[in-house]
Amino acid sequence: MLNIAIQKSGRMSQDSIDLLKRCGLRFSSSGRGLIAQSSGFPANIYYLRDDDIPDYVEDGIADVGIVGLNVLLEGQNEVTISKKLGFSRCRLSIAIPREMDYQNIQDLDGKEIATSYPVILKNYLDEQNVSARIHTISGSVEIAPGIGLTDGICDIVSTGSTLLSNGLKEVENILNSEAVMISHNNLDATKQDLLDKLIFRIKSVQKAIKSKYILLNAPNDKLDKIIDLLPGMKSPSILPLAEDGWSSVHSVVHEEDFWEVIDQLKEYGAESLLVVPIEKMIL
Ligand SMILES: Nc1ncnc2c1ncn2[C@@H]1O[C@H](COP(=O)(O)OP(=O)(O)OP(=O)(O)O)[C@@H](O)[C@H]1O
Ligand SMILES: O=P(O)(O)OC[C@H]1O[C@H](OP(=O)(O)OP(=O)(O)O)[C@H](O)[C@@H]1O
Ligand SMILES: [Mg+2]
Repeated sequence: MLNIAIQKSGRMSQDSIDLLKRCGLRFSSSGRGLIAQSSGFPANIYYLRDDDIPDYVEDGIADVGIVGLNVLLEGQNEVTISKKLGFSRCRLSIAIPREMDYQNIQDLDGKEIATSYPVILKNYLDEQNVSARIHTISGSVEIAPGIGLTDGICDIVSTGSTLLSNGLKEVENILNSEAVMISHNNLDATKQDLLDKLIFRIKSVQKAIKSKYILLNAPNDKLDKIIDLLPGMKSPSILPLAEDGWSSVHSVVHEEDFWEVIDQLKEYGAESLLVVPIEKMIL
């Protein structure tokens, strides 16, 4: 059994559950249970506060956990980052009141900064040779300057709307964070094997999310150009249509190139394009 710790409720909770379910784990994700047994993959799911997850994984109580890189680095736990997961993307930034002048980080010298990330902030300030006082608070950090507690803050930013509504501006981005899968440093061979299988499944799911299956009809005299445009996993499948001079082309395109490819295909006379999501990709 692989014991997997995920956030019980909060920003990472649903994406963690969705990822594991797409990897074929079937388990209860509703109700008040703090442990769920999975079928479809030999695992137990532990629902925990996110800050506790690195400790559980370091101690080996959980073998694997899903946590924000920000939480992991703040806790300084000795665990292995097994896989970046690409969700819960955010940044840890220093922000100050909008009206405060700011040229560079030296302007923070002698100032006071509120944060829930004192370890990461201190390392950053030390690296930059800045001596600021760190005031550790556990939440609602953005109100600290407005109520006269500190000069600035260091907290998670995503859309920036919390900063905006508290009259703050972002001046230093000190960490880019995303959800990561962490694992215990000394897993036994059986657990390591299970973790390798799980990571293989995660990679297949991630590739599939980034790709689309595309089907289209193309005039035969444009097939060469279309094949160049749609390399697919190996090469596209080409099937003759009943109508003379036409073929059906099936391939895979990457999400990032998607619209550019579609525009080109239309220029080459492609018709009846169908684009279908891919459930899994095993390469
Ligand atoms: N606005 C945001 N956008 C994207 N990701 C975010 C945002 N805020 C936080 N995160 C990421 O999600 C993680 C969990 O955030 P959340 O606010 O749910 O934590 P929490 O309140 O500490 O939860 P818990 O109750 O488990 O301790 C953060 O550590 C961070 O990695
Ligand atoms: O840039 P934004 O999109 O506004 O997001 C940033 C906010 O999101 C997080 O708080 P959250 O909303 O999770 O509330 P919390 O303070 O209860 O963790 C974080 O602590 C910031 O306050
Ligand atoms: Mg927390």
